[in-house]
Amino acid sequence: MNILDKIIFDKKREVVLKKSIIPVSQLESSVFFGRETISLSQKLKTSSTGIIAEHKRRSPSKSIINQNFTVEEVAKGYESAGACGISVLTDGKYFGGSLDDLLLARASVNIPLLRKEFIVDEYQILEAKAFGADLILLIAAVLTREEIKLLSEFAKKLGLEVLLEVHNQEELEKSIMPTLDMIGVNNRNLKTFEVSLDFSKQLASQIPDDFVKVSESGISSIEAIQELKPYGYKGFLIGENFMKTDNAGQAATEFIKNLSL
Ligand SMILES: O=P(O)(O)OC[C@@H](O)[C@@H](O)c1c[nH]c2ccccc12
Repeated sequence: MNILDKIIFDKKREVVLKKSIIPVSQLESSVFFGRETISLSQKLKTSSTGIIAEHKRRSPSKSIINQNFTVEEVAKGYESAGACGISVLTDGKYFGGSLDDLLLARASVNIPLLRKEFIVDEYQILEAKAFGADLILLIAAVLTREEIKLLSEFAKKLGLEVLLEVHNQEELEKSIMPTLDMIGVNNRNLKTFEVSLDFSKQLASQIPDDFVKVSESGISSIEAIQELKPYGYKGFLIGENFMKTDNAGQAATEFIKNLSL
């Protein structure tokens, strides 16, 4: 089993367990459930920088990145840096995140929040809404076309936007459908951890113009963004480059300032 298969195996068990402990009715009674969501895709369309900054304590590829921040300080730092949105990892076992991180981020900022999770079940989308997310991620590598259709329709009904993540042409071709808002090309292969911006460059022309294009992972310089922009990318998802510093908000502030020069 590769790492992605392991994560999905564990995730499916986790969801079964959670469903037996917290009923859907409880999620639906969250104060955030009726909240009007904020559109990340609209923000990206009009932004000149397009940064989506990620809260990420650790990862299977890098182990510990940073455990010294509180999610509130990181989220506030990213917001004041001028990020268009924040990605909050909620997977516990592999990324050291939690749904409480999402909740605390929601309580701290007013910009769009992505629940960064391995979504395999509608229940997790209800959780995303209940804990204050504005959009969800769906990963084409672990879902069939039918699953992407059902999950994205379910998210849209709840007012959540959908960022679909692909890594190659086959995943892109099987996934294109009108219920997606943004298509993200992951520069990191989640099975092998190989990282290259070439993945974004190669796939760009095949993403229809109706979707906002996002380039994800392995972005650590202004030059990388300048290289990607001509390919039509409007959003840039950056985690480690900010989180590995001793002040993620400050690192994002400097990055975004240099980008707008
Ligand atoms: O830390 P980086 O290399 O800037 O990457 C951020 C983000 O793209 C990455 O964390 C990510 C992209 N897709 C994912 C799916 C699940 C977990 C994590 C991810």
